Amino acid sequence: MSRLSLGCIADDFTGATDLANNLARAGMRVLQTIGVPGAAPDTEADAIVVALKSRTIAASVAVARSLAALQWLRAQGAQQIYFKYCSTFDSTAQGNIGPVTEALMQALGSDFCIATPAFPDNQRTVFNGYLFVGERLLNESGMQNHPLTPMTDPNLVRVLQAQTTHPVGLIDYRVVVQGEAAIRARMAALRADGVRIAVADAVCNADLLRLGAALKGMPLVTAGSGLAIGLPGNFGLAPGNEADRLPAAQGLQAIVSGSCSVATNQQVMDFIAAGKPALAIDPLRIASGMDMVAEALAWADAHIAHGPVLLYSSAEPSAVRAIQGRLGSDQAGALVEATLAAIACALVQRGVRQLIVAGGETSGACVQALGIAQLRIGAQIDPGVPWCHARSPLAPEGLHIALKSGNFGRSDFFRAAFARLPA
Ligand SMILES: Nc1ncnc2c1ncn2[C@@H]1O[C@H](COP(=O)(O)OP(=O)(O)OP(=O)(O)O)[C@@H](O)[C@H]1O
Ligand SMILES: O=C(O)[C@@H](O)C(=O)CO
Repeated sequence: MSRLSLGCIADDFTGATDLANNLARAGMRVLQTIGVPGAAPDTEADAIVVALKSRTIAASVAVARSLAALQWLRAQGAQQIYFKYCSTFDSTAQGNIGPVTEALMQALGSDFCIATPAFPDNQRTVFNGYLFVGERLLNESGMQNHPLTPMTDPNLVRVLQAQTTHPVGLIDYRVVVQGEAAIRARMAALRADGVRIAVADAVCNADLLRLGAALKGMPLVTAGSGLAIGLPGNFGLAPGNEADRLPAAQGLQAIVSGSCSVATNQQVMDFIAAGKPALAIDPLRIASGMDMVAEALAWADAHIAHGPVLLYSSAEPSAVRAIQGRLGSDQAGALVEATLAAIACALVQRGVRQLIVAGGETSGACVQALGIAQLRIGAQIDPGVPWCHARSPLAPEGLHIALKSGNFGRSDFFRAAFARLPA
């Protein structure tokens, strides 16, 4: 087997398919595993993405799981490690990003790495260390209302510095635009000054290509999925589409959405406005002991034969705040995730073979409940979201599944995505 170029550790499941999608589009053969596999993979790959659900858990647990993933990836011969986090830098105050980066650096014997969530294809840009979503600063983008990881500071140097003991610096756009040599010189100067992690500006794909070239040979890179376009060239691989040709779609269609992000809320509204069948799952009714799974399935049984059904807990920020005030944010999140995962499993048992899950934590809960161990990455639906194919004990012949990041996808995503599957 040829040597693995990139070993990737993603801190959530939607983020993992996002990264795998970008690597495949940039010319790498990619394998995505759910958690750390027990054995070596049986297919050749240039990159392996290990998907963890480590974004919102205690930092010490996130570190332990990431180190286990690192150990496995190194055993597969990975030449460079890529720690993938969210393009909106989602993390709790204690972070997983700072502590996991520190731990990976230590384990790899590395004293310097960069950090950039920039993903210009999805309007995430970093300028003078400030993260923009479209034309808005991160803290004005809707991410300030995230149920689990509210992002209230757009300055990434400050956000990261609060999560790590390592000094954090900046490689600004004036350096990045000059290219590889200038970036390398800036990294050397920062390192000499004692900086250990440098936030890197990137406002366009050309910046990410320049950064990628400058990162050749570094043991560790940390980034959103955007940087993926800049790395395959370092391993002699040219852009091309290495996405798998997935089997023809069959079976029933469903969408399960636990994301309360701005884009997902719009996608839910679009689906409802188009007259498609949608059922809201109320966290307070779950908490009161109602059997929401049975209720949801009885509803789904009446509609699912005619086309895709949507089951959603997605809600506007004021409603989410009210629920969290009653239940606590962690408990509300866990209750909703468990319910949506049980619904997803029951839908697959009823014959759903084309499933969209919206939200990273929600996807983690559903994919784990479905017992999926590995995903094949197919064609992109919208930037950052590919169709995938996976086997589950509940669907041994396999099912198509798309894990949609909360803020990704056009507003008609829930209606348009199914038509993108191979017939
Ligand atoms: N109505 C609700 N009230 C409170 N919490 C909710 C509600 N609906 C969903 N949640 C919880 O909010 C969290 C949403 O996080 P999730 O990662 O699934 O979506 P996201 O952050 O938009 O997606 P991504 O991580 O891909 O950007 C989950 O833990 C979910 O259970
Ligand atoms: O980077 C992103 O925005 C996504 O891949 C993600 O991680 C959402 O959870």
